Amino acid sequence: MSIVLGSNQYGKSENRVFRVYRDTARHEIRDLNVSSALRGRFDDAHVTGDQSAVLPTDTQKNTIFAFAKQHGVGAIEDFALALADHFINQTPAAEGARVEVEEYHWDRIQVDGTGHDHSFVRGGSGTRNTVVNVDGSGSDRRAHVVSGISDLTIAKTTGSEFQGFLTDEYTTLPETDDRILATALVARWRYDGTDIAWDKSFDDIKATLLQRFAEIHSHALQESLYGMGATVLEQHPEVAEIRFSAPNKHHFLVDLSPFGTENPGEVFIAADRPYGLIETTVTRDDATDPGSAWHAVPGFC
Ligand SMILES: O=c1[nH]c(=O)c2[nH]c(=O)[nH]c2[nH]1
Repeated sequence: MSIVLGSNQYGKSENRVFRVYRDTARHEIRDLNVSSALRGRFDDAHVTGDQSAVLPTDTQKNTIFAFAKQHGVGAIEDFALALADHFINQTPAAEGARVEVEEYHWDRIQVDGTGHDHSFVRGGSGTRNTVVNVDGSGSDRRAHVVSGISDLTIAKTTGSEFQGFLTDEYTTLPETDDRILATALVARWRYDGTDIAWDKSFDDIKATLLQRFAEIHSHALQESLYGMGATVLEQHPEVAEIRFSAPNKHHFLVDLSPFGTENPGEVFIAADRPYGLIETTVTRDDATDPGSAWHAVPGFC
């Protein structure tokens, strides 16, 4: 028997970068959570203890904060790609780099109907994110971008049914032609290429997901997700595939009959667990090879 080192990567996780643009009295802010990881020929760091090939995670952290000033923070995808390329170029042993960015959304505080110059309230629905994987450099460079949104909490109060399902001796669930459908959606989509108007693409895809969730008369969360994903792929040639992870946030009708009160679909108990977890991929039949695109993407390994 011999013991060998398996796959490994290392980096600095969850660097909380708060970038203020204060060129005028009307400040702008960007609030990010950035994680880096390098992979490659780092065997000695583990096996012999020789750290000469290792760019310390502390340096990775410093670089992330320095880039926020020196390069600025545009679309999170561009920020992540710049960091990944830098780490690979800086570290001869690195064969690949992964940079994940989450962006927290802030709105201006409204004062007398006007957005304040330098006061903000955390808001927005869902957290935008990206996971960039770059392999190699120069003419061998291959970059993969998976972007998405998490915690997009959505509900519809009708237009959802669940019936005709398989039954056995353990089945108790009644069939229903009218129920609440709710989820905290995680959607991640893989881009074909990197020459993309990231912000516009994100805004349009998010709008499409919400619109289709509302419009689709759902026979199951599975059908809603497939329909939402199919529309994204139809409308966005820059997207090769989209993956969903959707907890079915069950809302159970409360029995008010002991109190002599009818409850025709008006009062529900919003259960937090257990929950059905529906995970779905929608892809093109001619989609490009994903390469390392899904490497260490949370929830989608
Ligand atoms: O949309 C649903 N999909 C299921 O697979 C399922 N299973 C279940 O009990 N309720 C639901 N709802």
